[in-house]
Amino acid sequence: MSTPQALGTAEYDVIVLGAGAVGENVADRAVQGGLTAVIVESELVGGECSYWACMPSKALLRSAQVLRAARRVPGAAQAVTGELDVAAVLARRDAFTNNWSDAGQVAWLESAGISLARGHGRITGPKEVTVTAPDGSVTVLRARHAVAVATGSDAFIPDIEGLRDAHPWTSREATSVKSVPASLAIIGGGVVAAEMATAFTSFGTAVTIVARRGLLDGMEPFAAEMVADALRADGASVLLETETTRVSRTADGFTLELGDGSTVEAEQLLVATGRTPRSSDIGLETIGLTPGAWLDTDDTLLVPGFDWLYAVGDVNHRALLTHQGKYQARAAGDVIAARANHEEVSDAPWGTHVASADHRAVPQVAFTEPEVASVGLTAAAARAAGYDVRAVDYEIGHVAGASVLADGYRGTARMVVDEERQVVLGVTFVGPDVAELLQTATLAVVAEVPLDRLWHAVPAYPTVNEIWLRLLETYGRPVTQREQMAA
Ligand SMILES: Cc1cc2nc3c(=O)[nH]c(=O)nc-3n(C[C@H](O)[C@H](O)[C@H](O)COP(=O)(O)OP(=O)(O)OC[C@H]3O[C@@H](n4cnc5c(N)ncnc54)[C@H](O)[C@@H]3O)c2cc1C
Ligand SMILES: NC(=O)c1ccc[n+]([C@@H]2O[C@H](COP(=O)([O-])OP(=O)(O)OC[C@H]3O[C@@H](n4cnc5c(N)ncnc54)[C@H](O)[C@@H]3O)[C@@H](O)[C@H]2O)c1
Repeated sequence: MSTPQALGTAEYDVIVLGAGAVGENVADRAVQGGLTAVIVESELVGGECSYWACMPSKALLRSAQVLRAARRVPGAAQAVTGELDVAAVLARRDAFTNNWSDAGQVAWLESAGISLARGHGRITGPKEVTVTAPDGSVTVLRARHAVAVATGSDAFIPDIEGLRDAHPWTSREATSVKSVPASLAIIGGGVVAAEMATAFTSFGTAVTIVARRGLLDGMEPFAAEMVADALRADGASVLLETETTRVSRTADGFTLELGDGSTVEAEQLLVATGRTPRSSDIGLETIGLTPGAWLDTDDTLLVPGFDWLYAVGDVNHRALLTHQGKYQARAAGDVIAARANHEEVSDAPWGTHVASADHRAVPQVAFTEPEVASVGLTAAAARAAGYDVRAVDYEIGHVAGASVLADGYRGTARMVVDEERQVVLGVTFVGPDVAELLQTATLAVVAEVPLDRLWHAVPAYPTVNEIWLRLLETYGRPVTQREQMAA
């Protein structure tokens, strides 16, 4: 280790460790609440989502989605006779990541009045973070009020023989790919695996998914079936309930040995088996916490046992999604300011300073073919949670708006209802272009709009939103409270 070159000190109201989308929002809200804030970043300001996750992966997926949409509509289909221009897709992805430059985000930090300390930060005591800059200089930062850990997560590499030594791709290499491989094996069956399989299949790569359980576990089962069917129809091989027992590197790429004794050969290998917290080297041991662990929090994102330590975003493992992390960040930044300013804290469920939606109302879109857009509880999760559940399904292709959108539209929607209160607990849409339907479902779940009132939210004709009308009609018109009282 190099000798520290200089030792500076600085004091701020709030120190945010990690300048991903989440850390940026914690700092921004704290500054808007009248506090001073410094953010510590060892890589690129903007974090995983901007450079190696959400944005580049969606850029890799979008062009093929547009092409598929055009091919489903006669008139347009005849106009698109060429193949996907993969080089142009990669160039568009590069533009989305600003060629992995964070200059724009640094300018935003400045405009928002947030100080930036470049370097690796470690907690070195209560309300203290020591930053080692790339040039070896050391600065000790002290916080008057709070330290917020927003260090995110890394790809988890499972303990499969030979895997680590084979140096497989993680999501970082897959999303920043410069030239596409002829064949790609993917270990894992989650959202990263499904999205990257969709993208690389569209590039002409021969993809093999090896998932030790199902595809998209945790979502409604029909979503996994439709995505697996579409991948197979596009030429991918989808092996479910299949263990990978050993991985080795060959002259041409990789060999995967599977639980049934068969093998898979591929030029490249992507491991997409979940995430591990970036908390092993941030000084947690100096304050009595366990390095490498996810950081538990209460609903104000405060770590139990501390009145100054917050954990926000992926690192707290509440919901590993950018939008949920930013939602937590707004609550955390605001509550840090409220506590510092001795203002009232609103920490009852659904209050200003809590991230209540993390528990039962998380929206997510898997940008696969077909897309999977879901919010709240699946039927199985709702039953497991003890609700009296009725699940209502409807084919989206039977809705007039969907038939206009694409010939032969195939999609399914499920609404999960709490029969006791007659409110929506969860919704899943699977089909082309369903992502933009999701916010209506999120509103219904979060606001707990009674079904008899939802009947009055009339979807415009002919849009795919008419799926709501069909789901409600299939459920049957509930008796309104007023009618119940009159009876
Ligand atoms: C391939 C892929 C696609 C995804 N797509 C989506 C999507 O479409 N939609 C969605 O909502 N979510 C998506 N996600 C999840 C999303 O990327 C994460 O939930 C999100 O990036 C978490 O943000 P964060 O700020 O908590 O962490 P990060 O974005 O990881 O930011 C943490 C920052 O902290 C810095 N840091 C860590 N330790 C230190 C330290 N000791 N000192 C200084 N700096 C430090 C890191 O360098 C990093 O910049 C995707 C994830 C993957 C892997
Ligand atoms: N569009 C989106 O919103 C989006 C896109 C990509 C990623 N993400 C988020 O990023 C996070 C990471 O995604 P992910 O797909 O890596 O994780 P995931 O948790 O969604 O899926 C992990 C997969 O790895 C498998 N797995 C776990 N341990 C394994 C082992 N030891 N051996 C073999 N297989 C194993 C699991 O069975 C599962 O199929 C998720 O939380 C996800 O929500 C979101």
